[in-house]
Amino acid sequence: MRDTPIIATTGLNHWFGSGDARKQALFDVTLTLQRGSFTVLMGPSGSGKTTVLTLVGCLRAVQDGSVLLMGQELNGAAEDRLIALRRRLGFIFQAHNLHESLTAAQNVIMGLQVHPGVPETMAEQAAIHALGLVGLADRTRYLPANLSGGQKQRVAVARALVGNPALVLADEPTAALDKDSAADVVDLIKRMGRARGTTTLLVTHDPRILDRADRILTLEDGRIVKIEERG
Ligand SMILES: Nc1ncnc2c1ncn2[C@@H]1O[C@H](COP(=O)(O)OP(=O)(O)OP(=O)(O)O)[C@@H](O)[C@H]1O
Repeated sequence: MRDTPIIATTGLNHWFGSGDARKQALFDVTLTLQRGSFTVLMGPSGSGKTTVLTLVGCLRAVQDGSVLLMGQELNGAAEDRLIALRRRLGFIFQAHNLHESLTAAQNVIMGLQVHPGVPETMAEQAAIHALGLVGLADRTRYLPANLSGGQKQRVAVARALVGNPALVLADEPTAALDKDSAADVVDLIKRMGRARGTTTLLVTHDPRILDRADRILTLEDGRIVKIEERG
């Protein structure tokens, strides 16, 4: 079980639309992600990156082919199984999606809401701890409006990691950041992944991130055209 890949897709195809507008977005995507790895998924706009991420993240139903997430088949899986699996994932999106009326700590606590029954004081302690790990120990009571773009994205990283996910799925997490903040956020995701044994799959156009990847997968027109191993 230990060596079971976190993700293994085989012959994954996906279509959007219906009738004349039906269009194939993914063609025979086969990929494997080992535990603890940091993989970057790149490719031109419209090549299918977000579609792959949402399929393996149980955010979209698998239509054709196989997706094994932590050894469990997503194709045809019942909604309750998908919900249980989604609880073991952490998501980081381009727009940080923080609640503007909640403090940094309260936003991070939202990341624990998928784990019902965590006592309030424990949730608060976990959130403060996670904010400390992302270098925001002194900002726990700040509202997002009073944080910089990089700090907000760090809060989003803390929120994604607070529940100790097995897999972090990140979609363009640095798109809105300047060069230094982007490098900080990626190093942070990578470092925290290493410390916790988390697997990361990160979608990006950002060439600055590539030298930090263990592996780079390139998608073009819905097909994987290149797999580069690094390090
Ligand atoms: N909800 C949808 N309805 C119809 N077509 C869609 C939908 N989502 C994506 N597509 C199409 O599927 C293809 C892949 O889109 P996807 O968003 O996965 O690409 P991407 O590589 O993530 O692009 P970007 O880098 O611009 O975010 C594109 O042709 C897109 O137009």
